[in-house]
Amino acid sequence: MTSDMLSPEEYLTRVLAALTPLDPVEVPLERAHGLVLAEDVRSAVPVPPWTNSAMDGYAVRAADVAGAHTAAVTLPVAGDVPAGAAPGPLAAGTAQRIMTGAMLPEGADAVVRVEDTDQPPGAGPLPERVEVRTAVAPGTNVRHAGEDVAVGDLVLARGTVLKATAVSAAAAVGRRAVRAVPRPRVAVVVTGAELAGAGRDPAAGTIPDSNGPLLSGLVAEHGARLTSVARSVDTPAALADALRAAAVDADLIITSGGVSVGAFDPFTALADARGQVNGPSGNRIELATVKVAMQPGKPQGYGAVRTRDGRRVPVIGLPGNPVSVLVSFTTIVAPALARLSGHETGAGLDASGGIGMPTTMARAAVGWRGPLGRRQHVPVRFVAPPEPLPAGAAPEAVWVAPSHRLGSGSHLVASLPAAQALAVVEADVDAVAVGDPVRLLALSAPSGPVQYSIR
Ligand SMILES: Nc1nc2c(c(=O)[nH]1)N[C@H]1C(S)=C(S)[C@@H](COP(=O)(O)OP(=O)(O)OC[C@H]3O[C@@H](n4cnc5c(N)ncnc54)[C@H](O)[C@@H]3O)O[C@H]1N2
Ligand code: MOO
Repeated sequence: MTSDMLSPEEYLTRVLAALTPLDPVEVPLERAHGLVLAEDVRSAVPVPPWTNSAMDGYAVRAADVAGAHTAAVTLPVAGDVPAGAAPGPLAAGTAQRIMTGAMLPEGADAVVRVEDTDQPPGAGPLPERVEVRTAVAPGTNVRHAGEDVAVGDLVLARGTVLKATAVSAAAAVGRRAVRAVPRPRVAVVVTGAELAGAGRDPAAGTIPDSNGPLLSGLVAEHGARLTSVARSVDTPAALADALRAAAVDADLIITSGGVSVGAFDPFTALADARGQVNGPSGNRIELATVKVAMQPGKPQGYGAVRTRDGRRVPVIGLPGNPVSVLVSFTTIVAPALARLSGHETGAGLDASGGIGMPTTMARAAVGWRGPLGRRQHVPVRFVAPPEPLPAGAAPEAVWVAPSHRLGSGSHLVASLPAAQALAVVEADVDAVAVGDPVRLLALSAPSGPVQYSIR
């Protein structure tokens, strides 16, 4: 690795060092999905809260129907217990019709399924009597109060990611709200004098902005809240204005483009200007550019905007090439968002390329070349095993091939949707042969829809 390049881990460490998790807030359960819990949640109530029926049928005393294993036992039906009702006690020698989840009457200790009686299943008037055709042991089809969790039990530990199951558990134990780390607010600024709005007829020299939609969607797919998307032309003053505007309602700003060594690269120019493009006092912009030993994604930028109200809003500047954006987002921005969101991110900082993420191993179904000295991330798709199978390779392995014949070319935007993962090739490997193991990084999964307008 040449000395002027940072390893991806060194760069990520630098980016993460400037970030702290956002302050926890009280969040109603309706808005808590996906957040990281900032408190232990203990059960305020037993779950289930009261003993109830696991089946649609008849609540009985088991002793009253003990004879049913030889001959059917007929009991008078003294009442109906639909879900939501609080039943009266069950008199000895009687049954009450009961529905799944409804409260077991005091005195009852078992439920006979409707299928095990003479009554037809489904809707119908309350019968006067029921013929029980199967004996039941005490406790049959009964769910006891507190058998899931008891009052005071730890249900969710601080640091838990509030997936659907966790929010559901919080609701079940009596919570309306939880303390959680809020969703980071993210502003996107794309730079480039060549960028035009969407449409089929861009003027000569211009291209449709595809990083705006890419970054906006990735922000949503990583559980953050998109606050604005802005396009800036290639002057440091225009970028400075866009960054100041973006910082107003953001916890993180992500930019694309202008971080390299071109004559008109605004991020680089703003970094080099070192404060010479200060806005009104107290609104400083501090940026730096670095080279990172990865391909794509070598030129990178980072820094911060100081807002007038004294907040320090971090900036992560990605290179403009669209594949570089996807790779840099996956390996650098995703862990940054994870840190802001309160996820544990320390442990994932290894040399695998799986920065803060689980990785899986696959085998290369075709060979390709890598750039020696930079960790390569190749968009790949899952394919059938090659024929013939390379010696020693198990056919049940996961096999991948680059999703485009030009491999990790950083400009291959329109073929990116074919990628199902990123294959990681370490910096000291200059060629991947058929059958070689490669590490896979997962791409984010779709989440709720994202909508925005350009400002
Ligand atoms: N002399 C050198 N030139 C370059 C080097 C180098 O080391 N020396 N590095 C190359 C690498 S690697 C990359 S990556 C790019 C990164 O450059 P920038 O971050 O300054 O990006 P731009 O020049 O602004 O754009 C690069 C490319 O991406 C297209 N682009 C930019 N924004 C968008 C957008 N919003 N939507 C769609 N496409 C976008 C832009 O048109 C360019 O084609 O520098 C290399 N050069
Ligand atoms: O490193 Mo650049 O990101 O290849 O295109």
